[in-house]
Parts: sequence; structure tokens; C-alpha cells
Amino acid sequence: MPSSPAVEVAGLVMRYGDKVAVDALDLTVERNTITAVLGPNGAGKTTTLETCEGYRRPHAGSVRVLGMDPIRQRSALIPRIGVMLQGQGAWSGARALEMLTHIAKLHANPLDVDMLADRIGLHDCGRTPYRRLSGGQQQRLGLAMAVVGRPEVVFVDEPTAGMDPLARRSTWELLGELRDDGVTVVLTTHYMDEAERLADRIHIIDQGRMIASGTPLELTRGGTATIRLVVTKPFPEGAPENLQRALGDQVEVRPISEISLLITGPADHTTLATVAAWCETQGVLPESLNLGQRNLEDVFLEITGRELES
Ligand SMILES: Nc1ncnc2c1ncn2[C@@H]1O[C@H](COP(=O)(O)OP(=O)(O)OP(=O)(O)O)[C@@H](O)[C@H]1O
Repeated sequence: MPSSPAVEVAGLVMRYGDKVAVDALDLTVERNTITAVLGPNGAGKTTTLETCEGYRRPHAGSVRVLGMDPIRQRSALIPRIGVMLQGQGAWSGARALEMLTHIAKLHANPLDVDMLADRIGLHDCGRTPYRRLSGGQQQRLGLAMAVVGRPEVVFVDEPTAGMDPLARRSTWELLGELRDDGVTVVLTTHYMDEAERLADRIHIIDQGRMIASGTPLELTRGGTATIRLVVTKPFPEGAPENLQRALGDQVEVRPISEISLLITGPADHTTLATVAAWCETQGVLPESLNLGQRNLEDVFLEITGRELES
């Protein structure tokens, strides 16, 4: 069978009344990848995913999943995709493992339920009714239900929201194994570390628009160092401009808030000494001073002038 991309979104426009939630979005997901759609709250991630899943009809543009129209060819597509919705509901009295077993039986070639429950940390709550599961446990059950049928493409909306660090890591491992097994994973997240560590490709969206796409390395390349400075009280007026003058053109100083600055450029001894001396002259005390390579947060800040909150 000719291999169309797993997902092709072209010129997608979605509105809620007058509000444009998705604004001429283009997005291609190659098969056998983990693709993260990263963006702040309200960026249009869920709306885009729900359109791919066939829950919403595009107001303009087109969406194809495995080469098919998710609405017109729904019955052919449904057995081939898995979906984990945000805040997924379920029959509140059903026990976690009963539900997973039930879903598994609907599929021709399901994953082993015990293995999956173990992998995703559901065994300790397998007999617990859905309504009594914690948020993180409901999340894990939702993910297990989405993947148990061995879908070719799985859409997961905020897969690790509300999970503890251990469950998060094992979810990442599970998603990585699914990809290695030939599954295409499309996930939304507003956790940068999740996108950076897990995804083969990242699409950053903001206000319904695609603002950057690439592998984690492509997006963060150009690797100038950054210094994030947070001080204990607001800077005096004009202080960031003073620092910019003191540091010169090689370095860019960008105020982020009244107590924090991002300094981009060579983080050498001279820069650090200048920053320390400047803090003293401004009468502000550093609360934290972090040195690092450019990360996805910096990419977002550079393009939008705003921080990507998580
Ligand atoms: N049912 C709805 N009715 C009206 N506006 C909506 C509806 N659903 C979403 N919106 C608006 O559309 C925009 C995009 O929302 P969407 O849920 O797709 O974003 P998101 O990136 O998934 O955000 P989050 O990370 O908070 O889930 C937001 O401004 C949101 O307020």
C-alpha cells in the first residue's frame, strides 16, 4: 500500500463563533514517529487533534489521517487509530481492568492486557471503580485504552498531565516502545521537557498558528548559551537597558518580567562578571542564575516575545 503520511493537515481553519482557534495550520506527521504538538494553553492543540480524530469538521482546509478523511471515511479509519482525549470520561462504576479488557476484546489483535496494565502502572488499581481512580490513574487508563488495540496512529492529548514523575517516565517509555513497534504517536503537550525528550519532531503552535517545526535538535540549534537571571525584587526602571549597554552587542538582554531577564550570547567570565557587577549597582540580589543551552522555551520566547508556561 502506498505510504501516505500518517497525518496531513493543510490550511486548517477552525472557529468557535467569532473566535479563530486554528488559523490556516499546515502539519504533516510522518509514519513511525512520535510527533509533539507543543503550545501554551488555548493554542489550538486540542481542536486540531479533535479534527484529526473526526470529532470536528474543518471550517476550511483539509485533514487526512492514513490518507483518509476522518469524517467521510470514519468507519474505515476508526479501527486503525487510537484516541486518548483530555479528561476522558468512562462509566463511573466500571473497574479499571474490566474496562481495559472490554476494549481489548473489541479489537482483532490487541496487546496483552496484563502486560499493558503492568507497563502503565494500573495493576494496583485494577479493581478500583473508575470514579475512585485518581486523576493520574484515570489518565493512565485512558492511555491504555487508546493503545490496547495496536492502532497504526495514536492521538494522545496531554498524556502525562497530572501524573507523578515515575508514571510520567514509564508513559514516555511506553510511547517510545509503541513507536519502535511501528505505531505513529501524535501527542499534545505544554511540557517542553516532554516534547524535547520524547518527540522525533516538534510542531510549536501559538494562537492557532504554526510558529516553528523541526526535530528537537533543529529547533534548539544555533546553540548560543543563555543566562536566566531572577532577582529578589523588581529591577529599577531602565536597568535592563543599562545591562545591555554594559554587555555590548554580542549579547542580547531581554526582560521577561519585572524580576527576571534572559541574556542570550556567550556566557563567558566577562559576561558573568558584568552581570554580577550590574546586580550590585542596581541594588538587586540574584535569586537564581541559570546557565544553559538554548531550549524550546527560548525558541518560543524568541518568536513570540512571551514565555511558554507549563
Ligand atoms: N467549545 C469551545 N467553545 C468556545 N471556544 C473554545 C471551545 N473549545 C476551545 N475554545 C477556544 O479555542 C482556543 C483553542 O482551544 P484548544 O482547546 O484547542 O487549545 P489547546 O492548545 O488545546 O489548549 P489547552 O492546552 O488549554 O488544552 C482557545 O482560545 C479556547 O478558549
